[in-house]
Amino acid sequence: MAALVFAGVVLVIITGLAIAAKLSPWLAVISMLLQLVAAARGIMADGQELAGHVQTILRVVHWIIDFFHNLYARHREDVEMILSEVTRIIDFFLNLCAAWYHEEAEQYTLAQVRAATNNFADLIGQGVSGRVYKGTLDDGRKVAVKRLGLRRAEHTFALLQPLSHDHIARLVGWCTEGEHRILVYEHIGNDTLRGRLHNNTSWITRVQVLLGAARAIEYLHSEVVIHGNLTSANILLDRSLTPRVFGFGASVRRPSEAVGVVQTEGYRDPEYDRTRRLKPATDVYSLGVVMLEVLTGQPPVRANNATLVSWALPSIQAGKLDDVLDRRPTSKPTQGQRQALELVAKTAASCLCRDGDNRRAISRVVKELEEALKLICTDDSFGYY
Ligand SMILES: Nc1ncnc2c1ncn2[C@@H]1O[C@H](COP(=O)(O)OP(=O)(O)OP(=O)(O)O)[C@@H](O)[C@H]1O
Repeated sequence: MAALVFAGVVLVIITGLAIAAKLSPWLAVISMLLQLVAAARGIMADGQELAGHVQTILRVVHWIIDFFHNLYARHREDVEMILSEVTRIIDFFLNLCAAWYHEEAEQYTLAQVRAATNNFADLIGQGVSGRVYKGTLDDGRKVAVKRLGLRRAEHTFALLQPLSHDHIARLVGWCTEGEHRILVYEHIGNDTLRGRLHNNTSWITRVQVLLGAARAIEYLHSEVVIHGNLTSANILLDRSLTPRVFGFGASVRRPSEAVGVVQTEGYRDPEYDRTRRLKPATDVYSLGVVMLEVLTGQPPVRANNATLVSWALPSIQAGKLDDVLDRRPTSKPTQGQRQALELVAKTAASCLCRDGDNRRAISRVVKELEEALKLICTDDSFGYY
């Protein structure tokens, strides 16, 4: 009997050990899972705390973004003006530094120009008188390199070399080697006023650009130079939307003999068409057309081949600016904007007289545009849409 009980106990122990041995991996797995669940619960508890912090931070960020978004929406033109003034001041000092170190246009060798343009690899434009390539000089300055025919290069170089103005593309150098005649300009972004008018550029920026272009023309005239072919495509805009007039292929020193300049369609001065003599009033006429483009957002020649002048001027002269005004910048100009735009329209109309002698003097155009800009800037009831 005792032996039977002993055998039974041994059997139970052996079976128990066998079952334990069989179950032990599972027990290990179960215990590991329980540990994981416990750890996950711990992490979740910590996670909840973390999520709470993240939520608070996101709420604050959201509130800050909302605040600035509302501020920007309500004071869009103020903000744009401040940003543009800040970049203008920075650009002024950058230009000052550039002028300090590189006072005069430098002469480059063809090898230097090839190195700067990676052997004329990056074509950025094709003008009437030659191709324009993007490049980088040894000192890191970005440049626009224009290859010209012999006569054209020497004419443009002689004309531009002594000129220096904030609103005129700066000539930084030239290269004359063998048949090669190359002018090197500072590179000024890629946008022109014409390109910019395709979007809803604000009125303040539009008037600022007009004022810059008018000041450039006033400066050219004071240096006895007539641009001869001012268009919205010949006004480049830099990063801060500061305008720089370029495209001097048609320019002359006054008083000019009859010249064979072909003005761009839509900008053609009727008096020049008759006399073939460029005079300061020719640039004033072209500036008048640019003003109409800025006011209406329309190209100088419309789809039906009618010129912008023949389409917009009658409405402006009849006091119906609204009939032709560009609707994109704001759906309804505020009072200050309206006064400013009326003034720009009046100035444009007086630049577009058929008889050159009756056109506004460029100095008066500049004053009126300054007045228009002041009206927009001091308008405290900015309305944005
Ligand atoms: N300084 C510059 N910075 C950036 N891009 C420029 C610059 N100069 C010219 N470009 C680009 O090259 C294109 C052609 O310029 P270009 O000066 O040849 O024009 P254009 O009006 O035909 O001149 P021109 O009447 O002197 O022949 C421009 O539309 C512009 O895209």
